[in-house]
Amino acid sequence: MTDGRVGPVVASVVPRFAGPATFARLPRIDEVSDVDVAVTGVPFDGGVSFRPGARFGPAHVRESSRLLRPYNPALDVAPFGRLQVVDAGDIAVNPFSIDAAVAEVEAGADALLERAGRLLTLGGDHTIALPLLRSLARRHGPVAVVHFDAHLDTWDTYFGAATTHGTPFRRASEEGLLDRSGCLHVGIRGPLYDAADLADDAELGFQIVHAREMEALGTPGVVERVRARVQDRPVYVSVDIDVLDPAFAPGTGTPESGGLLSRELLALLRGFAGLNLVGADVVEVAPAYDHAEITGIAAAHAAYELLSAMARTETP
Ligand SMILES: N=C(N)NCCCC(=O)O
Ligand SMILES: [Zn+2]
Ligand SMILES: [Zn+2]
Repeated sequence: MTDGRVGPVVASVVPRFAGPATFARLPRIDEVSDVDVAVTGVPFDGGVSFRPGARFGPAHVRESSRLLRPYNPALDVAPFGRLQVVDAGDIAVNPFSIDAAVAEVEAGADALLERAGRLLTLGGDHTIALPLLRSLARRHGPVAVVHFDAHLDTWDTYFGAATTHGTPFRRASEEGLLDRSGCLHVGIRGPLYDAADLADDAELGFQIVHAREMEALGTPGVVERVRARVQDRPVYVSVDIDVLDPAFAPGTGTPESGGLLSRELLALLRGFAGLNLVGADVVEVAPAYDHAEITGIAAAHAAYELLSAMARTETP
């Protein structure tokens, strides 16, 4: 307990490897009355274009989060002491219908936002960002999206399907869910279908920090680019774990060589403290391709830094 908040199970009393794996061993939503941030899972991978398996992502990230500790020295913040963070379990969605699943995610997010100020969602494939943005935009109006990914995810259709993990941000932009003057991608790399992909993407409201720019800009330079772009807009941060190099995140469905180090991703997320963070996700963890929880641990730490940035409201 810190200021009446219920924190994680104390690791010196109950060993980390014992008991159920809620995210960071936090309490379940039904165990507390006031909730600041709900961590929820969406075990859905019906929108993938290549390797399946992200439906098992939420359970894997929770299992990989057992070793997280309550104090974050890099931001000088104890996120679970400043905010009541809970594990809200999974939003159960239809595995046979993308449209039904997307509607269920939106309704599930709406229901959780009745109780929690903010959601941090564990995916699931990237399709789920669309219904999450629908739910958020209803509350906040169009949001600035900071999108970490190897991929643009602003493509139009796959096999005639408009709602897939390669298309959520095109749909969101078309629907007016995004503030087109405040969005950007970080970590983009790899071959595209056509040069026009980039022109379309810019038209939809995105600037790009390419993976190949990381070294020259450095993490402080990228944080500066992001902060200058989003300013004081409501910000949604979407982390596709394939933004990391496959060396740091092998367990994902569409891996691309030449990605970010986990150290870079965590530093960037920390740099968002003080922004108006209204929600976030960590998606595309596919445990069947993971080894030794490498990807799960990276995703758990990304989620922890996002929660820390939400908790530390002052600019670092
Ligand atoms: N959102 C992720 N992870 N991948 C999108 C890849 C789309 C494609 O197959 O071209
Ligand atoms: Zn993606
Ligand atoms: Zn991706």
